[in-house]
Amino acid sequence: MEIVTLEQSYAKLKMILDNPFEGSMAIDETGTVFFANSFFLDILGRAEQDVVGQKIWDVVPACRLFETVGQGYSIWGETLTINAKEFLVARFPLKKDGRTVGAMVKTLFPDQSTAKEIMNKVSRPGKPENGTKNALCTCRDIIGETPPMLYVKKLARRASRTSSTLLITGESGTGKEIIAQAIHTRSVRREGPFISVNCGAIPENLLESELFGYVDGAFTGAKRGGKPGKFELADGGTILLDEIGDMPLFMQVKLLRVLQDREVWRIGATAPTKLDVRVMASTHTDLVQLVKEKRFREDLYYRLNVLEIEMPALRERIEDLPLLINALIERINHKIGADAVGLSPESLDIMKKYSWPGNVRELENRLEQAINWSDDHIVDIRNIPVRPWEEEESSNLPAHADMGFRDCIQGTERDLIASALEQTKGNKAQAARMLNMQRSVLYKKIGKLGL
Ligand SMILES: Nc1ncnc2c1ncn2[C@@H]1O[C@H](COP(=O)(O)OP(=O)(O)OP(=O)(O)O)[C@@H](O)[C@H]1O
Repeated sequence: MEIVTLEQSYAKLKMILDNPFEGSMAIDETGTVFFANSFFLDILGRAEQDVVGQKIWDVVPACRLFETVGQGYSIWGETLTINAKEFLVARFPLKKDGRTVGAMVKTLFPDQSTAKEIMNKVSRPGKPENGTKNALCTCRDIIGETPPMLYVKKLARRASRTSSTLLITGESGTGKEIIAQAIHTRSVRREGPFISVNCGAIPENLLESELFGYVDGAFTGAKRGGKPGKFELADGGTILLDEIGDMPLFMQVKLLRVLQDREVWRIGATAPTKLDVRVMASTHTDLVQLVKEKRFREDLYYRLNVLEIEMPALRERIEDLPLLINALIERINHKIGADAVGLSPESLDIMKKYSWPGNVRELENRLEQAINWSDDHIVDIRNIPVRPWEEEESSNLPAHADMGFRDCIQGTERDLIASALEQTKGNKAQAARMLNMQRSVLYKKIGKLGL
């Protein structure tokens, strides 16, 4: 075995402490500096013999290191200014046999710009460099073990093996976006970007430039040098066109062309840009109905619907509720710093009977409210101020309790027809189509029910 002398060990230690990337300085219990490395000596512009042996308040008046000797605990992230240079530092006690015998100050970053850069990265965990929003969901984040969800997961695994265009349908809040992310992160495109665009949220006049971008000088107010659209940003990855049913007809034609030719034309461009993008689209509206109403192009519908995944509503997989609740409580605890551990049995009973029109998103919101309103670690959903299940229960009651069979049927008919008329703004032809009923029958029923 090689024998290491005391001098050799000292030389190695000095090499580590004297590195040019971090400053360190130590004092004894009287405040006398007994060590200052070359980083600090350089910043101070003084020689070692002018610093070591001096009192810390004489060497660096701004440094509160002597306080640490008295306090006996560490302070992290304090700013220390030496010769007009700012550093983020930590100061901590040096202990021997449990007694504070000195203190040490260390820089945490070589300079403030490195500090800012690193802190930015830390405060945006998971934000990839390629412009996507957040850490993307994987299949493990999709909670559900009931047959409808197992089927969805099976389809998702299949869809991740190809780059075919995919249409994801389902009510709002059923997880259309997260399934799209999970398919992307499982596919060969996982290293590429995942760009999600809410087609319903972008004003019509901006949609084209948002999706396809523009060239320099394309229109007044255009950014110098032009701007790439979302399709270009998704090159090599996946684009999700959310709320595709809200896309105006003039854009549907342009989108169809992109899907056929696999290239985009920036506004004002004289040549197209070739792209390698997987297109996914999602919608909570019935596209077949929109096609019938000529509000959605049939050819585009078929282009998008190469593969289709239909997300089940929460009420169709209510047995997943306990699993979802546990996972969501954990997620919410993490998000808001709570420590809820479970749900009261009465809450679960109530939640199983409710229809969850807003699906998992609504479940997540109601749970977060309940966690905020509960004094206990066991969450009680009855604590929240607005309880939609109570309204639902009372509106269900008369139909079953007080009415006869015929009245009950008539009541349901009246509700359905009134709702169709409301949705179509009184257009009876459209309402009849929506109800899948002959127009003449609808007219008779409207008269009979006095609507
Ligand atoms: N199966 C699931 N497991 C875990 N979380 C889920 C599941 N489904 C949905 N969520 C959560 O519910 C919320 C809504 O999901 P998402 O945005 O994917 O729904 P969506 O169907 O795209 O809704 P919208 O149509 O309104 O855009 C998200 O916070 C998501 O994480």
